[in-house]
Amino acid sequence: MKVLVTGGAGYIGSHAAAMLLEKGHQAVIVDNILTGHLDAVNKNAVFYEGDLRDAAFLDDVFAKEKVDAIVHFAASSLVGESVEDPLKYFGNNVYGMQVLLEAMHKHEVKRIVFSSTAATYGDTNVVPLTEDLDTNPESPYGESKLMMEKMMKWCDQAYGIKFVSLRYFNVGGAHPDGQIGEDHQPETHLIPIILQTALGQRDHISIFGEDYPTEDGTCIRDYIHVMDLIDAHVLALEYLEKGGQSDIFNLGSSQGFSVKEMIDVAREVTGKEIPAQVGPRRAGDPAVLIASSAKAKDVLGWNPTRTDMKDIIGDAWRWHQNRPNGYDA
Ligand SMILES: NC(=O)c1ccc[n+]([C@@H]2O[C@H](COP(=O)([O-])OP(=O)(O)OC[C@H]3O[C@@H](n4cnc5c(N)ncnc54)[C@H](O)[C@@H]3O)[C@@H](O)[C@H]2O)c1
Ligand SMILES: O=c1ccn([C@@H]2O[C@H](COP(=O)(O)OP(=O)(O)O[C@H]3O[C@H](CO)[C@H](O)[C@H](O)[C@H]3O)[C@@H](O)[C@H]2O)c(=O)[nH]1
Repeated sequence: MKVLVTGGAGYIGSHAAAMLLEKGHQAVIVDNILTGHLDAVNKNAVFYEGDLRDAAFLDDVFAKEKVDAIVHFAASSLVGESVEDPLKYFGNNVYGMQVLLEAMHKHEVKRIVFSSTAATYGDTNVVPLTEDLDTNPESPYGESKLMMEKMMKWCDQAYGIKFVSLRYFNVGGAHPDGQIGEDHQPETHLIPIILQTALGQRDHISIFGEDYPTEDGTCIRDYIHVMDLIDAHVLALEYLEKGGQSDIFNLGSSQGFSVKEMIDVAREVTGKEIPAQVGPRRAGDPAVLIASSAKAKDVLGWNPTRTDMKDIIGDAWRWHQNRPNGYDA
C-alpha cells in the first residue's frame, strides 16, 4: 500500500511511518513541523513540508502521489491549551479534516485511519470504557476529535469514504532502536517528564493530586506502547482494504497504573532516585481511565504484546538517553 501519513514528523506519526516502511509499504508524509521535527522524518519516506489546511498544496500532493489510504495524525493535541484557545483546535483539527476529506473525495481515496482519543468520553466513572458509551468531551480538544469522527461518518454515508477511528488512551514508549521517540515542547506527558527528572533535567516531578478515590490517591491511566498502537493502525488499514465497514475502536492495554506506580517502575528501570513532590490537582483530570480494547482484538485481530510497564518505560528511557535534549539539540 502507498499510505499518506499526515503528522509523520510527530511522535506517533514518525513511528507509523517507520513501521509501514518496515512492513514493505510506501509512506508519504505531510507535516508543517508545527510540533514535529525534521529529524523525525523517515529518510525512506517521501516528504512534503506544508500545512494540511492549504487546499492547493494538499491537492498537489494527492495528484502527484495517488495514495491508497490515509493515516491521519496531524492535529493540535494539548487538552489545557484547547480550553484556553478553542478556536485554534477547531481551526487546525476540524478545518484540517475538512480540507483532507475534500481532497480524498476529489481524488477518490476511500480509506482513512484516524487518531482519536479517550478524551472524547469525558469524565465518567465507568471502568473499563467501551466504545458504545456516551461521549461528553470535557475539552475543545476532545470535542474537536469527536467532530472529526462525525465528519467522517457523514462522508462515508455520502461519498463512501470508509474510516477507522482509533481512540487512544495514554501512549508511551518509543521505537526499540532508540532513534525516534517523544519530544514535545512544552512536554506535558507523564512518562517523558518522569524520565527528564531521571536525567536530572528537572529537580523533581510534581504529582498532580493524591486525594483521588484510588488506592494510593493518584490518578490511574491505561498506558499503551506506541509500537502496539501502530500495529493496530496497520491492521486497520488491512481491515479497510478487505472491505471492512467504518468503525470506532479503543486502543489501550486494559490495565491501570497510578502516577505513583509509574514513578516506582521508572525508578526500577532507570536505577535513578527520581524525586517526586505532591502538588495540587490539574484541572480536568479524571480519576481513572481504563480502556476495554476487546473490540479491537475481536474485529481487527489486534494483540498488544508490549504491555509490561517496564518495556514501555524502558524503550522510552533508551530514546531519552540517546537524545537527552530531543531532536533539535
Ligand atoms: N500522545 C498521546 O498520548 C495521544 C493520545 C490520544 C490521541 N493522540 C493523537 O495522536 C495524534 C499524534 O499525536 P502526537 O503525540 O504524535 O502529536 P505530535 O504533536 O507529536 O504530532 C502531530 C504532528 O502533526 C503536525 N501537524 C499539526 N498540525 C498540522 C497541520 N495543520 N498540517 C500539517 N501538519 C500538522 C505537527 O507538526 C506534528 O508533527 C494527534 O492527532 C493526537 O491528537 C495522541
Ligand atoms: O507532571 C505530571 C504530568 C502528568 N501527571 C499525571 O499523570 C497522568 C497522565 O497525564 P498525561 O498528561 O501524561 O496524560 P493525560 O491522561 O492527561 O492525557 C492523555 O490522554 C488523554 C485522554 O484522556 C488525551 O488523549 C491526551 O492527548 C493524552 O495525552 C495524569 O493523571 C496527570 O495528572 C502528573 O501527575 N504530573
